Amino acid sequence: MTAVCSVLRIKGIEKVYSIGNNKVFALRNVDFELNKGEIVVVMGSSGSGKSTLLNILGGLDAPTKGEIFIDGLEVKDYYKEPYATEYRRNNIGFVFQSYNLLHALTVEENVALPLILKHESASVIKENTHNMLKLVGLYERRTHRSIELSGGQQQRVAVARALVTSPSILLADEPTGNLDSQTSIEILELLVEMKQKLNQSIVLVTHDPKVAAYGDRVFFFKDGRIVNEYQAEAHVPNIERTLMIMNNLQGS
Ligand SMILES: Nc1ncnc2c1ncn2[C@@H]1O[C@H](COP(=O)(O)OP(=O)(O)OP(=O)(O)O)[C@@H](O)[C@H]1O
Repeated sequence: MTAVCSVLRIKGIEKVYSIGNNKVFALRNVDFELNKGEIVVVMGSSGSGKSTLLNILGGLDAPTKGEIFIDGLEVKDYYKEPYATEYRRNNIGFVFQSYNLLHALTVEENVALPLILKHESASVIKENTHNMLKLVGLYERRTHRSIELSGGQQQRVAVARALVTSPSILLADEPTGNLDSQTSIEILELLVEMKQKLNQSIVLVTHDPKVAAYGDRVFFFKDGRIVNEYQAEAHVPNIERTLMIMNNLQGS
């Protein structure tokens, strides 16, 4: 049996935005753990706190309260510069709905960028970039400009770029939001392949129950809190389960 190993643990995370005299509680006392080689899906209606959570995990925003542990060690002040850039470079890969590639660059240059920013040697940059491009099936297209690729191929490049530095955590914000259903399945299958081949830990935010079906665990947010969660079981169809919980939450 493989031991369950925690990559990320967050404890009592709170985020309050103050607008004049009003306070918006975007996250309230959120606790969860992400294990090595696990896909955790975060679901919830608009305004429930999903993006706030992802921004805090990614070091793009500061929590008002709470603790974050990466690989068992607390990261304090990780969201403040100069630590934030270091924290992101060493621990986090991002994939967004809109791919966010640099179209002036080739596929290979886009993927190599995080390694260049980490000042890796030319040989490490070339080897890691080529390995990732092979893994996502785009090695043959490496000299093309990213604009010449389809949406699904661009998202593959974005996944390769996010993982080329071997981050502890991949944060994916609606990664299939701009894709048709067949291409969405291909990207979700790619994420599962990265989980299996690289033992990659992934936090995936989505509105879509079909996407949530790819999670090992699914958390449901409402008004900044986790209000429901389940663990995937081979014999229970995730889509039906997710839809049932979503319907119950809408009624509550
Ligand atoms: N910069 C900000 N200033 C003030 N309030 C904010 C800010 N960012 C988010 N909020 C508020 O925090 C709450 C959670 O927002 P968040 O964007 O995390 O929700 P979400 O679940 O990601 O929504 P969506 O699915 O629409 O992206 C909302 O009430 C939102 O209005």
